[in-house]
Amino acid sequence: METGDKVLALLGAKVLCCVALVLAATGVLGGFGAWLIDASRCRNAGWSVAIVDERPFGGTCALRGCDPKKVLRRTAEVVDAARLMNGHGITGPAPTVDWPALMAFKRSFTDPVPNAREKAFADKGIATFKGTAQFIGENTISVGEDRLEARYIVITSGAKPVPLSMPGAEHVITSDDFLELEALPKRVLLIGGGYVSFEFAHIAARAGAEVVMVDRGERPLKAFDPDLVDMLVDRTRALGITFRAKAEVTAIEQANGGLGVIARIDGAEERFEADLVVHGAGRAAAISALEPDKANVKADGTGVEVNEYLQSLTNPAVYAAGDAAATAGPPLTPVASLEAKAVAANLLEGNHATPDYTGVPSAVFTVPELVRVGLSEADATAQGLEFECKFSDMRGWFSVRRVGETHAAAKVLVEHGSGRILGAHILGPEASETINLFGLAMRTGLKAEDLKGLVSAYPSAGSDIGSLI
Ligand SMILES: Cc1cc2nc3c(=O)[nH]c(=O)nc-3n(C[C@H](O)[C@H](O)[C@H](O)COP(=O)(O)OP(=O)(O)OC[C@H]3O[C@@H](n4cnc5c(N)ncnc54)[C@H](O)[C@@H]3O)c2cc1C
Ligand SMILES: NC(=O)c1ccc[n+]([C@@H]2O[C@H](COP(=O)([O-])OP(=O)(O)OC[C@H]3O[C@@H](n4cnc5c(N)ncnc54)[C@H](O)[C@@H]3O)[C@@H](O)[C@H]2O)c1
Repeated sequence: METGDKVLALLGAKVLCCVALVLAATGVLGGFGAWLIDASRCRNAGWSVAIVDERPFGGTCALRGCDPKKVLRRTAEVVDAARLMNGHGITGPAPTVDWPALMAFKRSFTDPVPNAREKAFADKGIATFKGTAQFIGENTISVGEDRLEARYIVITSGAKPVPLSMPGAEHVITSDDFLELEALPKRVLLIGGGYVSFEFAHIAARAGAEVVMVDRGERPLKAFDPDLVDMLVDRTRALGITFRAKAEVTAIEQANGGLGVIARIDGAEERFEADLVVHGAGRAAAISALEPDKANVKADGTGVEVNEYLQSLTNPAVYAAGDAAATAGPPLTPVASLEAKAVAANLLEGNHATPDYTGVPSAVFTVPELVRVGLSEADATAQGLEFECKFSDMRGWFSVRRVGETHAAAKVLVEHGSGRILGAHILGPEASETINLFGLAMRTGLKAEDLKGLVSAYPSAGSDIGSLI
């Protein structure tokens, strides 16, 4: 690590017109992520660029989120597929999950990432700093002994689990810890009924754990279609998972070599026994460690307050993207990527680019998958739009029955008159692939009749699309 003085001299010597200092690496899109697009575009334009991260380079998605999670989920798919096909051509002992071997497989994806990212930065001439970044002025940050000054500072510091305040919260492990477990305990309780809890519950149950989910909301997965969520909850319960709604965890205590979890449900206290309690109760922007006040950057748990160009409202030298930016885009990898591209364009060419969130899909990687793109029925109604919502019970459809899936349905919203696709919602096998086509249609302005005319390989998930509209 270079000393502060050396670094300043180094950056100063290289500056051609301006310096972009990118705080923290976002890890997105399978190895060539937003951080790299963002930083590389500036670097290619002759700017001096530095990247700071307090954890190994790679970001949440590649190291502690999307990718390792989906590696683990593969076992759930295989176990589930064998169960669903039992009696339909599959016999013999059901496959079981070898958790340590699965973890080793997972590490074969995650372990190489930090070095590969560092090499990619070095190859581009981007300086890297390892440590916690803190603002010490409007254009200056410190990283340990180093002081970095820049014309622009881009905050892409992501999100972290919201702090839990109930007594015994110190016994709760995070999603990061879950994805590093060397052994899966017998009894797992997940706090929350969001993406993390549903995905981990589906993995843990197929790996043989007794799973309990406790969510304080009226219904879980609030961003998703309520009818399809109900079906997913039904399917989740059919796996043997206990799901409790309107249930708030109030205390966790050590008991009998395990953990006792106390929850308030319908005004009464209920107690669950678990070996492991996992945080799935939401994430908030990772901002406070940056000490944004010292740079006059207004920010809170939703992220840095930015204008449409993703520039801080209070410090024009600062931009933000991804989970750390308070934008209309949800905290998802494709959104981080879209926003980082807009920031790079604005730094290089002046403020003009705004992220277009149209048609950004989102998937809950349970088995089966729950997905959405565009407006919900409730949103479309609230906006006063006139539309048809076509509901399809897909349980008897070839693509669903072929794999033995018991729960599958879809809703597609099409505007009257214009034929514009307003939204699509699917529960079922390969739904995360099908939804991408709806997203593409929405982004490119294809109408319902265009999608209906899609000529797709048959039989495939895509060949269902014409019947969904
Ligand atoms: C378990 C899990 C599964 C997920 N699965 C999916 C999925 O399937 N699909 C999807 O679209 N999204 C998923 N997400 C969300 C997705 O990972 C995030 O939206 C995405 O990674 C955000 O990218 P980012 O660049 O904004 O931040 P991050 O990728 O979180 O990167 C932020 C980086 O900043 C660093 N940092 C923070 N503060 C500082 C500081 N002060 N100094 C130095 N460094 C700092 C952190 O160490 C981190 O490396 C998942 C998230 C989790 C937790
Ligand atoms: N597949 C994906 O794209 C994916 C996967 C994982 C995470 N993510 C991202 O990470 C973010 C965080 O995910 P998450 O699942 O942690 O949060 P979430 O916001 O999706 O869900 C949190 C849930 O926890 C409940 N809750 C909060 N406090 C509680 C308490 N004390 N007791 C009981 N329930 C409580 C809330 O009611 C809510 O339903 C998501 O918003 C998403 O953007 C995405």
